[in-house]
Amino acid sequence: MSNVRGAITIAGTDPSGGAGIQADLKTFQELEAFGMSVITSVVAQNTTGVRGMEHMPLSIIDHQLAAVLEDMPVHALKTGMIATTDMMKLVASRIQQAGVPYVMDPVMIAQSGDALMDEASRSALRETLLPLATVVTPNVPEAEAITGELVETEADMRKVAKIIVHEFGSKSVVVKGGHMEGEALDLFYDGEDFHTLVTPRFDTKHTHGTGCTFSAAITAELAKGKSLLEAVQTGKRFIALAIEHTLGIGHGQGPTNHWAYRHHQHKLEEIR
Ligand SMILES: Nc1ncnc2c1ncn2[C@@H]1O[C@H](COP(=O)(O)OP(=O)(O)OP(=O)(O)O)[C@@H](O)[C@H]1O
Ligand SMILES: Cc1ncc(COP(=O)(O)O)c(N)n1
Repeated sequence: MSNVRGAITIAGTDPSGGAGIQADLKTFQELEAFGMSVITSVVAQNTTGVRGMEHMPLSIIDHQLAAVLEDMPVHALKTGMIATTDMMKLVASRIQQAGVPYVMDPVMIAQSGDALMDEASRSALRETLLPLATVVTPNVPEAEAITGELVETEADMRKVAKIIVHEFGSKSVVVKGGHMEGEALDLFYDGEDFHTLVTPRFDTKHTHGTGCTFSAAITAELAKGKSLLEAVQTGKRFIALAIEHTLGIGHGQGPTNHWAYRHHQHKLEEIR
């Protein structure tokens, strides 16, 4: 029996390599989970914004999912950009079939401001995929869109975390504070206890794909059998180092450095 641990990302693409499927596969590889992918939408984008997109037909999304699930060892999966309600329903039924830990990154809008999900599908996301999630990783605007609550303080983060778990049925949640002021503070809530994940805020505009990379790192760790808390802590370390050791490429908001964790793990004291 092989002891290879496999992870699937179900998401849209980023040909410039910083976000979406490409960021997820790089992250899986760095953390030594065997990476597999199901493409939901092809997005023509780079560090300056989105130029166009094509959603894949439902039939080919389903064929991709069936092909990997029937053949390959899958120990965890994640979703990123799932643009329409019909896609969400299809993906939800396959996730139920897979029966492995599921990390949901509720991607709605790219950092460039371009919409990656049609507006009508926001409530569908809450009803179809959210209740299946082992952990969901909203940023502040996404947490606001999911709950209808304003999020301005750490107390607000705690409030929406409780709503997301107890009212909408995700097993746990990380409310990401990347869009807030001060230290980069994320709040993990497992349905009973809160844990803060804190690093310094690095002064950089190169944060394209931070959410994708963070959730992919959590997925890889869950695929390897780590506990939820260990997985989110490693995810936070992975993304913090990837932001700190920026590559400085692209003409807009550049990608993070997916190999920084491999090179700089010894410098983790500042992460608590
Ligand atoms: N400047 C920064 N310095 C340190 N950590 C950061 C910074 N910006 C974001 N982070 C961290 O990166 C992770 C992703 O957070 P963020 O809130 O940016 O997600 P997101 O908005 O979904 O990402 P994306 O940019 O992909 O949309 C979180 O752990 C957050 O705290
Ligand atoms: C296919 C895809 N999925 C997710 C994001 C979000 O990443 P960001 O908000 O950093 O642009 C993206 N830009 N593209």
